[in-house]
Amino acid sequence: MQECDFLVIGAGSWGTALAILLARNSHQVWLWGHDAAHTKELQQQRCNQRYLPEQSFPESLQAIDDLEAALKCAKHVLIVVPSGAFAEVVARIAPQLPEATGICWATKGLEQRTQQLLHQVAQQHFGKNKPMAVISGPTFAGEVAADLPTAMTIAADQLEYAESLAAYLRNAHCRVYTSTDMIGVQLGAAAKNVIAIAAGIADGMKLGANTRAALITRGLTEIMRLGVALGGQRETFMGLAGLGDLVLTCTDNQSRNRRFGYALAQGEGIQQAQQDIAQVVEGAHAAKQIVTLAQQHHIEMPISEQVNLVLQGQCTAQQAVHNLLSRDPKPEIE
Ligand SMILES: NC(=O)C1=CN([C@@H]2O[C@H](COP(=O)(O)OP(=O)(O)OC[C@H]3O[C@@H](n4cnc5c(N)ncnc54)[C@H](OP(=O)(O)O)[C@@H]3O)[C@@H](O)[C@H]2O)C=CC1
Ligand SMILES: O=C(CO)COP(=O)(O)O
Repeated sequence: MQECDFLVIGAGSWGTALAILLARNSHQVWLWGHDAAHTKELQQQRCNQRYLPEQSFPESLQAIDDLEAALKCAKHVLIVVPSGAFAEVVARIAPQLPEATGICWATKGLEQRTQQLLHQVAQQHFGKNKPMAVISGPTFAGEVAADLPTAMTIAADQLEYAESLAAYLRNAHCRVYTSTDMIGVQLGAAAKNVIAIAAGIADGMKLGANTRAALITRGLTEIMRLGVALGGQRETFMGLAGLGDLVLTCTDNQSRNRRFGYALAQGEGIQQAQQDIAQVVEGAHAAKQIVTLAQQHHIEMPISEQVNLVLQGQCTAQQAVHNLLSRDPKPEIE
């Protein structure tokens, strides 16, 4: 196998879009998916019919099925699987990953059993000295793959590593910022999915534009409260990986989380709504984890708490709205 710049693990919509972006930037890219039959199809059709049917693969993008061989010759590994599969993927690749290979991910979520941020999961396997980074921001896969103007953030403990990855992704359509706030960037990404479900529910109930704006603004406040308590920087939550992604997913129906909330408000059951969307809905898992984290840190997150109660079947959407509106009055800024 020849050396390649990136091995992308996860052949869903976002993994495929990032692989296409990197390959269009003339980098050598391998895309691996866990379903061997699907991977074969990708290579034969030179397109991901299941998740991103409109974009064909550039020549320098190859779908491959031999993960172990690919790990030995990739400069960077980019993980883009749902958060529920992240720990399993990291555990699988860690023993085989050469010392010099960098690792990054674009997964948005928390480790499902422990509520850890994903860099904590990665550090358990790779130690603290390995270069690691996370890609986030307001980035619908379809728009990135269509070369529509997009801005994103790459965060790494070592700014030089974030910079080196940003240079691979940047092009005339894609502006990439860097950050050293891995905690803030990851927490913002996981928590905004829960607020997007709330916005979807509110819009499904036809509660109006004022409600949506209130949910976004107060949602940001509670995300910030938890994020700062965990060690994130306040400014990060006002940036692309915070407010940017929150606004995107709360206001546009490309968001699976928003559509999921909308479907619940229309009376669909949780399982049916997930089945209809047929892609990962990260907020459906993150709600419980975020609320658990908030409780551990004694942080109030009223919107996320109500979303979690609705998802646990412990209250209806109507009761959740009532619960939020009947909270004790308080100053806006504490
Ligand atoms: N789509 C987007 O616009 C964006 C998504 N993200 C984030 O990226 C992550 C991936 O999302 P996305 O690509 O959209 O999801 P999709 O639902 O489009 O695809 C998920 C992919 O992951 C695969 N998968 C599931 N389990 C495993 C596993 N154990 N090992 C390897 N692959 C697995 C699925 O395979 P199969 O088809 O066989 O089930 C599928 O190919 C999520 O955390 C999401 O929040 C971030 C920014 C933008
Ligand atoms: O994170 C995303 C865009 O930045 C995608 O959001 P959804 O998972 O809600 O579709």
